[in-house]
Amino acid sequence: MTMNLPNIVPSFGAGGVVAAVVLGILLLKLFSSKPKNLPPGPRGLPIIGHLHLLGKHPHEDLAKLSATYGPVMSLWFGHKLALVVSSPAAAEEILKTQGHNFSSRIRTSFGELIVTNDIAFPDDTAERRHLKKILHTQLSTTKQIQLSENVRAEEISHVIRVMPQDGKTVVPVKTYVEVMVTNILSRMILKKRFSAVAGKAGADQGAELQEVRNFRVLVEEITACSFHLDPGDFIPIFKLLDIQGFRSRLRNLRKRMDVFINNIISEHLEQRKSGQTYEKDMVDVLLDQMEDETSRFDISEKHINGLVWNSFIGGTEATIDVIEWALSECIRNPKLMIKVQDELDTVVGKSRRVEDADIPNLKYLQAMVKEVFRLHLTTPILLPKVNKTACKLFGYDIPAGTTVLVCAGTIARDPSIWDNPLEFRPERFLDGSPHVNTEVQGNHFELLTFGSGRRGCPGTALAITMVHILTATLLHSFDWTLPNGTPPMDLDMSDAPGRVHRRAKPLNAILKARLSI
Ligand code: HEM
Repeated sequence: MTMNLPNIVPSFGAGGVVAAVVLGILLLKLFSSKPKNLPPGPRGLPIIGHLHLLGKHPHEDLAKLSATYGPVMSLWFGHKLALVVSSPAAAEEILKTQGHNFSSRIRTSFGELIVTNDIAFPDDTAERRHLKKILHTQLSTTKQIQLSENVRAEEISHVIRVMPQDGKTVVPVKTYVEVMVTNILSRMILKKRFSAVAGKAGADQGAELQEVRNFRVLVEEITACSFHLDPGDFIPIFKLLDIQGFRSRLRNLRKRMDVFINNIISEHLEQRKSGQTYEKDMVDVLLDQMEDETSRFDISEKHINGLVWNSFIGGTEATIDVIEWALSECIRNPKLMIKVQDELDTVVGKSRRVEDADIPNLKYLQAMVKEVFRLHLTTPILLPKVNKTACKLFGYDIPAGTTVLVCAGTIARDPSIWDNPLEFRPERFLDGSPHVNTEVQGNHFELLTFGSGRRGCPGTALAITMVHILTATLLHSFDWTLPNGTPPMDLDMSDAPGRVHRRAKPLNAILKARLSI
């Protein structure tokens, strides 16, 4: 979220001041009919309410406010009421107990101009749930995860072979992780490598990295826009004037996304016309439903567009970030890295790579990954939800249409739940710890890495598998140090501005091969 008051105010100009006064009067009217018996919250300003309180790291700002006003707090974003919850009990109430009511979405410029028929942005309709089921069935069931093991193994092994591992070259780690994750997802979604040159004999590795990078630039732009807090979503006149140029940026983005999807649909239609037998992918499943006149849902190319982007964005962005954080934590703490590597050497040995079947036997690795899911929770504020009808929450009256922000990041770092929460300590998930049975799949509200309930992540099982196998293989295959003799503890662990928890500076490292294969 990048909405700082100083970003908006200079854009007003003189005419804007008059408009603001008129608006202020209108909004004062609105505020005078402010609902009663709301949860506590700070005093807001006219027109913008509390928007000025959100800076570069909004999850941190909300955490500080919650420390003063409690785990159920109300704020005003423009004229829209927002409910901020930051305790496991309040999260459970929103996501589970009253989950059917709190499952709609706010209307945003992004939802309106970019994704009209997908899983993440529409309200919780039968059509949306149908699409979510398709995504889950195609990518994240136990069966699909088993069937796709060879895809992961091939893509991992391809990248591991080409990563510089001479003990002196500085390796931009994320660039390589991106190639692995993007091609794994692309093969699962579209049954083909994203990168046309990947894996080909004599392929130009630079071209391959660049090809995937170009695609990632587009994915990152989509993600940045989806998490951007547009003043127009809260203050109608801003939407009309588009003072930050956000809506025209979205229209431009839409065109670039359409080019990508239209090519995919054309390729699929040609393949279907050719009469050859081929393995069906997610796009074919949707094309089948589009052609089926008896289908319950009126599936169109817009749905293909939505689902393919949901899968690429949801499937790659957070997975890449989590792996980068996991490697960073291990590099920063060599003793911890040795523990992970010793376990890998004992369970797997040094003459083969890790396989899916090894993961259940790698207890320390699992605890380490869980600790990354906690301390480096990538979506510290879950995607905003809206309640369909007015309701009661812990004795407060919550009007219909309230925006609800579940602060999963605050909960995951709450000192009343977690001992020394800012310390990276996998042992908190091992035998003898009170958190030994805490899982991330959405049943434990103190650890909501993937959300929970109706709007929870449909790719959880696939994500967990990918993060374990990729992180394990990278740590098993190489010894890792920092460039220029930088001491491990000096690795910069700060996170980038915005609503996503991501490294501010990409991880660079020196790799040395450690296996005999
Ligand atoms: C480490 C990797 C991942 C993390 C940490 C993650 C986390 C999340 C979170 C926190 C949400 C929002 C939940 C909420 O607001 O209640 C979400 C939603 C979503 N995720 Fe993931 N995710 C990951 C991987 C994936 C994968 C692999 C896919 C698909 C291939 C995926 C697809 C989606 C979709 C489509 C939604 C929207 C769900 C809805 O609105 O109903 N994610 N994810």
